[in-house]
Amino acid sequence: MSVTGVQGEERNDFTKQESRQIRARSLRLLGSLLHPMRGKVTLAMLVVVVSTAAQVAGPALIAFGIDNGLPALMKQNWIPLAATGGIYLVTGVIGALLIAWYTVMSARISQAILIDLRKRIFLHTQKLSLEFHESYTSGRIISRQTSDLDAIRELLDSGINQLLQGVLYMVFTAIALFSLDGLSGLVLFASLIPLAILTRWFQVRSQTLFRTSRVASARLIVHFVETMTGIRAVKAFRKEKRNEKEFGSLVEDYRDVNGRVIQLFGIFDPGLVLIGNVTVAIVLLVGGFRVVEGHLAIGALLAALLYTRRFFDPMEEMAMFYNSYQSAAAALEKISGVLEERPGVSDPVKPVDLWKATGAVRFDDVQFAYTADRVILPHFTLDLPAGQTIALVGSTGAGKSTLAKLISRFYDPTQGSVQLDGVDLRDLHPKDLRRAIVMVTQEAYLFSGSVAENIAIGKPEATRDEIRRAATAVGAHDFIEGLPNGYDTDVNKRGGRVSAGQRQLISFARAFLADPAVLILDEATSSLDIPSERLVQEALQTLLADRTAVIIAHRLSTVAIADRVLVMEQGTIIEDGTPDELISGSGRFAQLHAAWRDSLV
Ligand SMILES: Nc1ncnc2c1ncn2[C@@H]1O[C@H](COP(=O)(O)OP(=O)(O)OP(=O)(O)O)[C@@H](O)[C@H]1O
Repeated sequence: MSVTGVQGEERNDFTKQESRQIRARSLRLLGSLLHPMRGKVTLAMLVVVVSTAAQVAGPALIAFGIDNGLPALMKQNWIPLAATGGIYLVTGVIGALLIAWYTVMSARISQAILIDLRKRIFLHTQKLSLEFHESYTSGRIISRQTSDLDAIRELLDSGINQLLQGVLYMVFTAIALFSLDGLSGLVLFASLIPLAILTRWFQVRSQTLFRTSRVASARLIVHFVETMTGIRAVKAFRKEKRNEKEFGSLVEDYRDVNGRVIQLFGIFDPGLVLIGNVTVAIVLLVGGFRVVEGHLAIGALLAALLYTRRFFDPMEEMAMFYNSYQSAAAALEKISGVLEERPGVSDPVKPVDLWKATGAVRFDDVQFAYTADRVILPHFTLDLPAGQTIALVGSTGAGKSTLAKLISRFYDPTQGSVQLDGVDLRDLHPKDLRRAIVMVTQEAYLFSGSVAENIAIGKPEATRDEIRRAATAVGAHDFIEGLPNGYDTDVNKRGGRVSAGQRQLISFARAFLADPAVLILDEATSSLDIPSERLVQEALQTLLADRTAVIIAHRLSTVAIADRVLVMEQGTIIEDGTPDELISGSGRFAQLHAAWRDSLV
C-alpha cells in the first residue's frame, strides 16, 4: 500500500517529498481527466478571453461616446455617437452570446469529467482486493463518491469560471485603465499594496479555517454513517443518548468553525470595499483636478472611475474560489490516492487454465502476515484432499478466517504457496479460481433484487428450473414459494424481508447452484433460532456432498458432519483427526466437546 494513499489521507504531517508525490499524483489525475477534452477546454478558454474583452470594452466605448460623440452631435453630426452606441450594442450581444455558449459548454465539460471520475472510482474500488477494503472504512469510501466528487463539481462548475473570468477581468481592466489614463492606472497600481496585504492575511487565516471546517463537516458525515451502519448495536446497547451527545458536540464544532469563517469574511469583505472606495475617491479627486485643468476629458474620467470600481468586483468571488479550490484539491488528493492504489492480489500474467478442478487444496510452507510487524501463519503446511469435509475449530483470533481468505485468494501468502490441484492460486486464471472456490460468509449478504437473482449470482445463465432445483436441494424452496411473489420477491422490499436463517438458505442455494469444487463456509453463530438451525444443518449435508468443504465451525454440532477436524491455535494446527478420534482423545478438542455436551444437559 502506498505511503500517501489509504493510510496517508488522515495524516497531516507529510514530508516535503511526500507532499510533492501527492501533488504530482493529483496533477496526473487532473491531466488524465482533462486530456480527452483538451480541444473543448481550449476553445472554452478562448471564448472566455473574447467575452471578457467584450465586457471590458464597455467603459472605453462610453468614454469615446461622451468625449467624441457628444461634441460631434453638437455640430449636427450624429454618426460618431450612433456608431459608438451600435458598437456598444454589438459587443454587448456578442459578449452575452459567448457567455451563454460558454456556460453550456463548461457545464458539459464538467459533467463529462465528473462522470468519468465517478466511473473510475467505482470500477477501481470494486477491483481492489480485500486488503484494501478491510483497512478503508465504508464511510471513507462513500465520501470519495459523494462529498469529494461534490467538491470537485463545485470547483468545475463555478470556481474555475470565477477564477478565469475574474483574473482576465482584472488584467484587462487594468490594461484598459492604463491605456486610457496612465495616472489613474498608477493610483490603481498603488492600491494593489493594501490589497495584497489584505488578501495575504485572508489567505493565511482562511487556509486553516477552511480546512478545519472541512474536517468538522467530514466528522459529522462519518459519525452519521457509522451510526447508521451500526444501528443494531446502537439500539441493542442503548447508545442513542450518547450518540446524540457526540453528534451534538460535532455539530457545535462545525458551527464554531463556520462562525469563525463568517467573521473572517466580515473583515475581508468590508476591507475590500474600503480599499475600492478609497481608490475610486483618489481617482476622482486626481482626475477631477485634471479635467478642470483640461488635461483629461470628462468621458475618460467617467470610464476611469468605472474601471477602478469594477476592478475590485471579482475579488470577493475569487476569495470564495480559494475555498472551493482548497476543498477540491483535498478531494482530488484523496481520490487520486485511491485510484493509484494497486490491488494486493494481482491477476497472473500467464494464467493456467483449470477447467474442472477436483478440489485438492495444499498449503505449502505458507507464511502470512497482514502487517509487517505481526506474523499470523508462521510456517503452515496442510493438505486438504479432494472431496473431504473439514471442520476448522479454534479460539477466536486463531487464524481460521485467515486460512479461508487465503484459500479464496482474497490475500496472497507472504511466503510459500496455496495450491488448487497442484496449481499455485497466483497462477490460476481468475475465472477458474472463482468457479472452483466459493466462500459463503456469515453475513449471507443479499443484493437488492429478487430471490431468484440472488440465487443465480454464482451462475447468471442459470434457468429458472436450475434455480428452483438448487433451492429445493438446500430446503429453501418451500419458504421461497411462501413469499409474496415467490422467486420474484424483492428481498429488500417490505414483505420480501427474510429471516437470518432464510437468508442463509438462499446463500446456500446460491453456492449449490455455483457448484464449486471447494466450498468454504464461515458458519453463522447465534443469529439462528432452533428450527432455523435444524433447517440449515440439513441443508449443509446436501451442500457439502461431493466437494471439498472447509467449515469454520462455531457450533460443535456441525463438527459431526465433518470427515476431519482441524484444531487451530495461534496460526498452527494443534490437532488433526476424525471427530471420533479427537473426541475420544484427551486434547483440546475433547475438552471443548465435553464442555459443550455438558452445556446441553
Ligand atoms: N485485515 C486484518 N488486518 C490485520 N490483522 C488482521 C486482519 N484480519 C485478522 N487479523 C488478525 O489476524 C489474526 C487471526 O484472525 P482471524 O480472523 O483469522 O481469526 P479467527 O480464528 O477467524 O477468529 P474468529 O473465530 O474470532 O473469527 C487475529 O489476531 C486478527 O487480529
